[in-house]
Amino acid sequence: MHICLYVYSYIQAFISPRAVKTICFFFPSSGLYELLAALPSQLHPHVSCPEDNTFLQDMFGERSLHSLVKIHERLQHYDKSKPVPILDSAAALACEVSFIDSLLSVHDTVAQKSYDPELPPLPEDIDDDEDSVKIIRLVKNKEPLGATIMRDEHTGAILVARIMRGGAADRSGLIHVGDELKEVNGIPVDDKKPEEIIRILAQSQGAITFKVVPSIKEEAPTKEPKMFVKALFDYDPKEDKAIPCKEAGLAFKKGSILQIMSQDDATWWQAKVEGDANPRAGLIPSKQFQESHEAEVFVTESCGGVCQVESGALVLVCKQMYLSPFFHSEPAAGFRRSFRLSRRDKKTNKSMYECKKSEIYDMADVPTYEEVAPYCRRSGAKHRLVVLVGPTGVGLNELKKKLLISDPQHFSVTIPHTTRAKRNQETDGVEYHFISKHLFETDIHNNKFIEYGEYKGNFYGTSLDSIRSVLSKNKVCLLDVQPHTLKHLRTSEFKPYVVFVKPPSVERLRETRKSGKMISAKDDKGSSKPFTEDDFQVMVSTAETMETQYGHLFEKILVNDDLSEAFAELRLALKKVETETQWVPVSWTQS
Ligand SMILES: Nc1ncnc2c1ncn2[C@@H]1O[C@H](COP(=O)(O)OP(=O)(O)OP(=O)(O)O)[C@@H](O)[C@H]1O
Repeated sequence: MHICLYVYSYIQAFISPRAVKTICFFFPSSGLYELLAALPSQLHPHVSCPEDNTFLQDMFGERSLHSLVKIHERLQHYDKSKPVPILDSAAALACEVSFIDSLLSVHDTVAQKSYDPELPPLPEDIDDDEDSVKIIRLVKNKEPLGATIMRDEHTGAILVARIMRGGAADRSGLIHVGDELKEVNGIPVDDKKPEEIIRILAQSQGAITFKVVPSIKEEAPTKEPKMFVKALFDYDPKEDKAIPCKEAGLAFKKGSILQIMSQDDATWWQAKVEGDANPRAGLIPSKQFQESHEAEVFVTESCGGVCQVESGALVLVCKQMYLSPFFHSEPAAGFRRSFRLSRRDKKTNKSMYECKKSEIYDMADVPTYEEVAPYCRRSGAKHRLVVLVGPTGVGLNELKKKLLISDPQHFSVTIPHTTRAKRNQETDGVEYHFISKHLFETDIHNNKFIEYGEYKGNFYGTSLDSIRSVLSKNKVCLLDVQPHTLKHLRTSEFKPYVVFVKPPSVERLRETRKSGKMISAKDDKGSSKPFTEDDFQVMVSTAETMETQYGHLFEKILVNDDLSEAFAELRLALKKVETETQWVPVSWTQS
């Protein structure tokens, strides 16, 4: 600005006040340059010396002068508008911007290049054979190194066995699988057990120096795999005797979404829990390993034969066989329009997918991992089928009823088929689809029913088409089935959202079900009777068995303690299913 004012006075000294006014007047216009260029010729008659003339020519033609005039004009403009300061205590801002201090100190550190670790001098006693030795120095913080070591059975060397994806060692890019560890902080490790080496590492503070002989085989840089799986079992590495390194294990719960980071090892995958900020992967059993492990457990358990008697029926409690003691069949009663195959009398109940009692362990059924992908229903697309499962009397019907009443335009149930005669007050296609026994049997043969049963010589069943019919009306179809039917409903077409309705404790059942009634299976008219202590016990133990057996298929577990709270929770969950993204089997998203 000083320069600007200085030059401006210089101009003023040379030209008349009128000419200055003219300059200022023309200043904003685009003809400024022309005007300045024309000035020397206008001044010519008043200038006698030719050097002065040349000087003026040069000066007025100078572009920087034009810019300076422009700056002056702007300054004058602000002078006229009398700017007021925004605040009169700007110094106070200094405390708010104290981070600038830190920023500047980081700047200085970078400028002075003082961030490089100080490496120790290379050992002088390295012999020629050891020319491939690598000295690595890592600064230890709270984060684990993310590498495992093992002793080579043949050579006895201590080798880096595994590098956990995203961990400190992986990010450093300095340590690789197969590298032979020679020293840690100057201590030779050849004669040490892996556990002793881990102890040395644990006790070290600050920087740790490793002397390694790099593996000959360089690992090809692998891209981060983008496979996500849903865990179908609980896993705690601390409880796992098979895991090669418990500390490197990743604990997870049934239903957790895991990102698989590496499948390089066929037995131990590396994974992290989806959304976890920690970049380091942990070890989890591979699908194949978990399946074979579970098969072994089955052999052991089935030999052990854990048996218990429940409600007069023999239940073999093990993961592979579920002899449901609660099959029963009854006609739809009261409010029920959806045919509910009940679970008390195993004589009559059938389903096209009913488990054969002789059916033992089916490998494909071992719940390990299921590949999943995010899914969000597009507006206008069919709704996901909402399936409720739970022990008899837990309140499935009550919850369905509440949903239907809350929004009859939005929620609906299937209309069952029956071979029994239509009663006077009934309308075909409203309470039931009334069909002949012959037609019913043909439909059974053609797998048209997801579940069916026979009661007092009449068939009752829920057809797949009755589900389709509700969904095609763009309504949410509410269905309750026996849990073993679930796996057959789990298709891309239905994309079922499975809610397990669970009873609260027996104490809470006693308190909350005082006026509740069980539908009697023995009574032809489906009459109801108050709950007994036995009903509560059976309800709770059945729920436990169901959860153990089918828990991996449940997307939501809803405890039906207080009815209105359970209903509100269900309503909210169903709202989210319609509007938010969920993880579903990957095959459901690839149509
Ligand atoms: N949270 C609750 N608090 C109190 N009573 C409840 C609750 N949930 C359900 N009930 C009552 O329990 C009884 C059984 O409920 P519901 O008929 O809905 O069970 P369900 O699961 O459909 O059983 P079923 O398989 O035998 O038909 C009903 O009288 C119902 O009103």
